[in-house]
Amino acid sequence: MKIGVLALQGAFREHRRMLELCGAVATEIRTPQDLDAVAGLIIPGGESTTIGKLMVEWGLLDKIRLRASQGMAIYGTCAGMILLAKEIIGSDQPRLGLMDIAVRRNAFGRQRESFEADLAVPEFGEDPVRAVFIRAPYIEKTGPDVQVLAKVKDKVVIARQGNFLATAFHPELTEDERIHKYFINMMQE
Ligand SMILES: NC(=O)CC[C@H](N)C(=O)O
Repeated sequence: MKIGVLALQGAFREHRRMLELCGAVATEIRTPQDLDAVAGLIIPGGESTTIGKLMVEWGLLDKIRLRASQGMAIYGTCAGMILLAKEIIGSDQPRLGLMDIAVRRNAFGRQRESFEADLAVPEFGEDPVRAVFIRAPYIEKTGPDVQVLAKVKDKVVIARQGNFLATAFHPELTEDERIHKYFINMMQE
């Protein structure tokens, strides 16, 4: 199974490495045609405004929406979570608008407020998930079809809606493969 990593800006190399450690075939996505060969797509962390603008310029926004409507699974981390949201609080920046969530950017603070936390995520097993938050957003509102998988300080930081998965933090910056494996399993469901 081939999984794409959107490679316009941000931490896409780290996601490629994690997918390969999980035994998946990872490929960098830069054009709409690149999307034809993949069963899933990871949208990495970075700057959501930059990634969104490049997605529009490169014709990727509409193609990703089309492939999502055909069943392609998508996982967004941090900026990727922001781009998946229907609502980005206080912003009209470009987005995919595929998940019924309202996201607040930089909600936990700026770079100097970046932090790590051990999350209890029953979906991923007994051991806590070491979550790395960098200028992180959080999910302020979720629609009825959205499953909340974990919270930090009572704010939603992992959510799933059908084929879409979003985390406010960066598992690709740790050695913990569970979330990437969970995403790979989503494609096999
Ligand atoms: N680590 C990240 O992806 C940061 C996201 C960035 N603060 C944004 O709002 O787009």
